Amino acid sequence: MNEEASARRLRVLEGHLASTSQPQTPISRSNTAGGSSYATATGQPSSYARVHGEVSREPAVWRCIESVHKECLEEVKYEKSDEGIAKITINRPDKRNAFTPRTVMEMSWCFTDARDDPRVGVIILTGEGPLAFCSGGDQSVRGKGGYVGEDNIPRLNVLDLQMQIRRLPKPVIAMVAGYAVGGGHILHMVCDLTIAADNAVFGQTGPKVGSFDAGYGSTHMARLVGQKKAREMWFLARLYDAQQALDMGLVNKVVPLQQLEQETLVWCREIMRNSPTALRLLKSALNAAEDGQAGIQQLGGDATLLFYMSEEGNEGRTSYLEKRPPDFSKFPRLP
Ligand SMILES: CC(C)(COP(=O)(O)OP(=O)(O)OC[C@H]1O[C@@H](n2cnc3c(N)ncnc32)[C@H](O)[C@@H]1OP(=O)(O)O)[C@@H](O)C(=O)NCCC(=O)NCCSC(=O)CCC(=O)c1ccccc1C(=O)O
Repeated sequence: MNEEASARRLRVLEGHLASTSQPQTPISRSNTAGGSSYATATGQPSSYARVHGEVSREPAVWRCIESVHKECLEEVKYEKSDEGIAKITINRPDKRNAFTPRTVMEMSWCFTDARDDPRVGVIILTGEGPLAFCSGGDQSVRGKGGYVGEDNIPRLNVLDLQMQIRRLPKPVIAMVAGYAVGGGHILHMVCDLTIAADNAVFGQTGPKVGSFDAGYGSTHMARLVGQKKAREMWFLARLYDAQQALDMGLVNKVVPLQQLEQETLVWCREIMRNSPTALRLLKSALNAAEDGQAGIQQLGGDATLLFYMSEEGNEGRTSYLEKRPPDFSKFPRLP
């Protein structure tokens, strides 16, 4: 899309925001931009801030990865920075980044790569351009039993992607400019955090186009915004601006569009300073509280991982391989 057309679309989007906005409180400074993450009661830098300083607000140096798992990326852009940040961008701006089965597959390959790469600590999911994060399933390839790709198999494979993001043991941040609607809205909800531009528009459109998500799309939403609001969002299928989304607890922060990536990078860099194992266990625990037995399985897997890394765990394996009884007596039975 050329620049003039893009600017025209942005104006339309602004018009849309003006017409859909309910009365709203102004966005407070602390919610929009800047602000030290290390503020203290005295207003002085904390001891943590004195040791570590603020994280950089410089742009990331992105390295583009053209193919993953020997497959060329056609509908998704995948980038990594040497700081340990991966960025996955849905790259169908002319379709408002609607996803096809292929888009979903490509995202899944990238998420798998980012999960497996020990240098990656945090992943950004976003959409190309300022007009849309993602407008959901591409209705032009929707067949009778799902979305149909080149193999002619109808799929709802975005549900697998939602699970993959949920299960991924590293934080995933949705970076949202423009529309996050339909299945695109659900994708941002299953991310761990959402940073929104002030032009972002959120909502479910499913009931208008004969679709719904009775999984995370509705039940996790209710956990985020409450039962009444979730029913409103689904039953009326209205759109909400960024400030409304912030007020509802749908997003973590709203910033001017021009600062969206900078702010998201600051969040990523703060995360990158923290203990990866602590983050992993926290994500598992927060999931487990919602995900029943499947959540316990994830948390349980993390407990096993830690145990395998311990001397006590190793003693069990080594004694088996050495064909001797294990000596667990040296390990304390802590209260
Ligand atoms: C997003 C809009 C509000 C943007 O409006 P605007 O800026 O005016 O742009 P348009 O001119 O409308 O769009 C430009 C261009 O893009 C095409 N397009 C946009 N969105 C889609 C789409 N989702 N599918 C196909 N094509 C799309 C549009 O047709 C234009 O093309 P032209 O050739 O230029 O005409 C607005 O575009 C809009 O409302 N879009 C539709 C939003 C929508 O209803 N999405 C589908 C919701 S249902 C869904 O996502 C299901 C997903 C799923 O797979 C699923 C399955 C099972 C369980 C759960 C899920 C789940 O939801 O995850």
